[in-house]
Amino acid sequence: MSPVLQLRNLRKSYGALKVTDDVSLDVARGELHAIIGPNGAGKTTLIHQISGIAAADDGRILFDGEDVTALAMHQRVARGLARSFQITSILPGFTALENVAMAVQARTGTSFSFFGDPAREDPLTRPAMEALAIVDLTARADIVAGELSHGEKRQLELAIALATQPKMLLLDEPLAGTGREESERVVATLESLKGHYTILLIEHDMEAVFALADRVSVLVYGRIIASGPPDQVRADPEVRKAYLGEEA
Ligand SMILES: Nc1ncnc2c1ncn2[C@@H]1O[C@H](COP(=O)(O)OP(=O)(O)OP(=O)(O)O)[C@@H](O)[C@H]1O
Repeated sequence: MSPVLQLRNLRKSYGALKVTDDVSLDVARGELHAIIGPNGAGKTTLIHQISGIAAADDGRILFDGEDVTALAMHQRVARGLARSFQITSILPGFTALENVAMAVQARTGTSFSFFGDPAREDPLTRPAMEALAIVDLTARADIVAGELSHGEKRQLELAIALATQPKMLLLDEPLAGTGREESERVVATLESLKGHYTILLIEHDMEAVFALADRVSVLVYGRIIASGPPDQVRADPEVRKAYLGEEA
């Protein structure tokens, strides 16, 4: 089976700084692939290039067999490439359900009135409730998003991404800023998504990464220095030296 995502020789520089430097990577269908690396290694920039926020200087991005390198972000989302943002993108004045329903609306083009007949809005609210159920937020559907805890907001961002019915999820530090209990909840949600979705995960929480990932790639100064199953990557002498701060 062909990989869902294929990166070929991606490069991006800001002035003299090479932020992604000849990055090539395949993400298999159904795989949870984590990218780790020290601060400033280029992980977020790589996600920006894949999602279409930042143009690559060179190289190609193939998604589901199609070259999407020249496509805008919304065109990539329409093809099933969803991302959740490191900086929260939810609308705090709307309820959790409304936030997700708007994502469903964006996908389906269905009209949506917050004051309309609820029965008429079933095409929006039903899939939105399903997405909220996946992230364990059913009981919080009617809470205004601004009043959710930080961890619940991260869960809601996931639900918004799921509502676009993605073929692949790009997750940029979903555990950032969460407390221990909240992070356990997000990890449990990611665990439940595993196998159902192809996921590219950037995460600093090594315990979570090594518990969740099918494969891990290590980015250092914009280059992938190792890629493979968690145990293999953890034991790699170059990774230990360059990233985990140990002598080989
Ligand atoms: N728009 C930009 N203009 C100039 N330099 C940038 C820009 N975006 C990122 N950089 C630089 O590129 C490098 C990589 O940044 P990036 O945010 O991709 O790293 P990261 O691995 O995601 O880091 P972190 O783990 O801290 O989030 C950093 O040195 C950063 O300062």
